[in-house]
Amino acid sequence: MKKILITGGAGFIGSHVVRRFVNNYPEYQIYNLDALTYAGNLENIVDIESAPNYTFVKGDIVDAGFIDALFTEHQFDGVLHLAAESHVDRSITDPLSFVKTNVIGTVNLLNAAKMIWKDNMQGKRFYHISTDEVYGSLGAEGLFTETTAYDPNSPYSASKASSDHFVRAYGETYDFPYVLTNCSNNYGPFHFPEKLIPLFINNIIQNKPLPVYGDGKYTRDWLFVEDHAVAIDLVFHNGVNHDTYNIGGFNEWQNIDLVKLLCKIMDEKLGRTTGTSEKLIAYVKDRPGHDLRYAIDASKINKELGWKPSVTFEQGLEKTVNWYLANETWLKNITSGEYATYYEKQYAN
Ligand SMILES: Cc1cn([C@H]2C[C@H](O)[C@@H](COP(=O)(O)OP(=O)(O)O[C@H]3O[C@H](CO)[C@@H](O)[C@H](O)[C@H]3O)O2)c(=O)[nH]c1=O
Repeated sequence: MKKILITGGAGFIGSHVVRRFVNNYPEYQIYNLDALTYAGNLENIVDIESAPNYTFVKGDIVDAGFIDALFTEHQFDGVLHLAAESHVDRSITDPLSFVKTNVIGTVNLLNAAKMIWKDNMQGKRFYHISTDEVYGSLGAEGLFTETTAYDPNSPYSASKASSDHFVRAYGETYDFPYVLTNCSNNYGPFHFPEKLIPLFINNIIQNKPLPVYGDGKYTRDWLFVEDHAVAIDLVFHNGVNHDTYNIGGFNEWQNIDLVKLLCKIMDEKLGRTTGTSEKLIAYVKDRPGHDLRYAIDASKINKELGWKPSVTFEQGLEKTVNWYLANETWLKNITSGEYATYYEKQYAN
């Protein structure tokens, strides 16, 4: 039996990956390590919590002693590393926590894996799940490829770029077995309602303003989270050692167009007159250092591993909106306490 550690498995993307691995690979023993910070939520994986091949471990990747002991005890064969501070706006107000979790946390995991694998790296794999934001910002033309130079602009993307560099450096220096992926914007069920799509769904339900940063003409490439989980599964099992793959939806949207589409869908779902939700749009102060456009060339993973998105944006948004409307308790639980305070402060001006 293979022992696999998944970090950040109570978070958004992590929960979809944990579910997929627990359900599809009964022969693996899956350990989900999560610190349960504000964005980690065991409700996200309640459906698999009693599976015989699943164990939850609460702990922080920043604590090197704890991580070393965990690896020594369980002798993991593979690691899928998704634990991260992920919200760009938070990184602007608190960069250090991003350095701690994303950089130091990643190095702690690399060291622990290197320690237990040093005598035999055969069949071992460390998979770092990263972001397209490491490449910086595109103009109106062009796509990020695996050879695009890193040019991060936010404290968040700088921390992810740094962790990517550490993973590659361990590959070069210690012949450490790794794969790496850089993915575009995900959306779908269990997405924490601080990110654009779930925040706006929540605000529309509650008739609250929809804060569009700047002129709303920023562009993102959106991918349904379950398609990302399929890609992660493929790369973990079939990706080439020491290689990088870009993952994206070939699905670019300017924020304002996406927001208007979401408003239309929500009006229909909530039985409101067309145009009701759009009235909630409020143009607000721009995000400092806001990257204009991200767009991914995902042709390498398509050619080499046969992956492409299976869910269209229309289907994915429909599924997402339906999920949030059917899970209002989840939404209420998560939007109380610390989260509410953060947003009151954020939009106070
Ligand atoms: C939260 C929020 C966002 N925005 C804008 C900023 C961006 O142009 C776009 C999407 O914002 P966010 O949902 O925060 O996502 P973004 O900054 O693109 O980053 C996401 O996508 C990245 C991948 O590209 C991930 O690595 C990040 O972890 C993830 O947070 O919408 C608004 O206009 N208003 C908002 O209230």
